[in-house]
Amino acid sequence: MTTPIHVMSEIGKLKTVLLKRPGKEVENLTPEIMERLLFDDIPHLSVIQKEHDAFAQALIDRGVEVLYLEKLSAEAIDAGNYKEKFVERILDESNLETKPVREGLKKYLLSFDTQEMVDVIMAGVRKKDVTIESNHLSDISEEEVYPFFMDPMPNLYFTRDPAAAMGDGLTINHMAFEARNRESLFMEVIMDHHPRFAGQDVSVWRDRNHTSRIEGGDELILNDKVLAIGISQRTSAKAIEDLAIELFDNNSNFEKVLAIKIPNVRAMMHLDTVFTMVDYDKFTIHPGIQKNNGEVDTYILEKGEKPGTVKITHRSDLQEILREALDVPKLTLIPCGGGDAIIAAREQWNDGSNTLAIAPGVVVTYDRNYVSNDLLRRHGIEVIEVASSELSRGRGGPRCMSMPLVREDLPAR
Ligand SMILES: NC(=O)NCCC[C@H](N)C(=O)O
Repeated sequence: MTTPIHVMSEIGKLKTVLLKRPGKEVENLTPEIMERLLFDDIPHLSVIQKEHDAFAQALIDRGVEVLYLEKLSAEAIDAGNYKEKFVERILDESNLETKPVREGLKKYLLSFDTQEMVDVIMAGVRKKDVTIESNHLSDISEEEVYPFFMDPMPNLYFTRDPAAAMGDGLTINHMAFEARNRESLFMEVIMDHHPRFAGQDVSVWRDRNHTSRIEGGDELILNDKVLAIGISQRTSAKAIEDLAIELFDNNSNFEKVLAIKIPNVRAMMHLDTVFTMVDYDKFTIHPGIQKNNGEVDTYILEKGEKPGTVKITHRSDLQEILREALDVPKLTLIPCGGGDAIIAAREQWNDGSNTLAIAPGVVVTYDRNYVSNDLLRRHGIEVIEVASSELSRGRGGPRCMSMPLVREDLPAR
């Protein structure tokens, strides 16, 4: 039996992946809260579910085992007899103002069976649904001001970000924005209590109990020795250095971290929104991260002389850095939208650079990015397109919507 988590590359044949089917949480968005909850529009629920089911089916058709976050969470909570404790923990992180509200919510959540409870927590809890036993005006009068006691978590279908598989372990992430921070609690409970993972020697390289931020969209496994991690709106330089030290000092297989600096803007929130690996020697790239001569600031982190330290080298010739790291004769960067200023900006906004490799040279992409998709094909890549009218409204693509748990190792070349 292979280990429950095993990811030594971005492109090895995908065996098992974790998804989250969009649920009621995306319908609990309103114009007032959507920006804070990191959405630009309100998806049409039945259509986004249909598109997501087709995405899952495309993976299943290629022999991938698809697991669902919501189902594993409920199974883990039951297996660990952790229901009440889980409720306590999620309430601790939900900014509740008073004890009566907390007590009312606890009673409400525990009245559901475990799967329903998980779905309700993910969808968000409306004030009108909970009975609060209190005589304080502030507890019972807020309905008009703000409708939720617990915010919806519409970004959960981007399973890539709250945790990231890395070798035979993972990082469980402290997220950049409060809107997403509770998401990684589900991964923690799965790792601690789900029989598929608990007690199976899964290394948690970095847990969520940190103040510095890191998100899986920035964490790329180039091969079994080298990681690329974005210094971005979502991932701080400090978190990358701390993680590198954990990996180097704890006998992981990784020897080098390329910290790649990308602009701190929403359109390019994670490294994988501008850069993904599609084959042994090919990447997509959004030209917006390159300086005029194609340069990108990159810091190479390696084990330092003393434990707890790293050696850092600064370079900016990204193409050559990658070629050397992957030990290939030639490395190709395929520009999103063919590099045309308008097409690149439009297709990158709709995640044209965000491909999910399911084998070397085989990727899943959004159908709407037809210019980038054609270009990938012209570079010999097999492109499996999925419908994306509603999925793309959350500003994430196929890589963002999937957390690989097991990939086959690449054959020695
Ligand atoms: N890896 C990714 O780029 N994930 C997409 C996350 C989109 C989500 N609306 C967010 O802003 O966090």
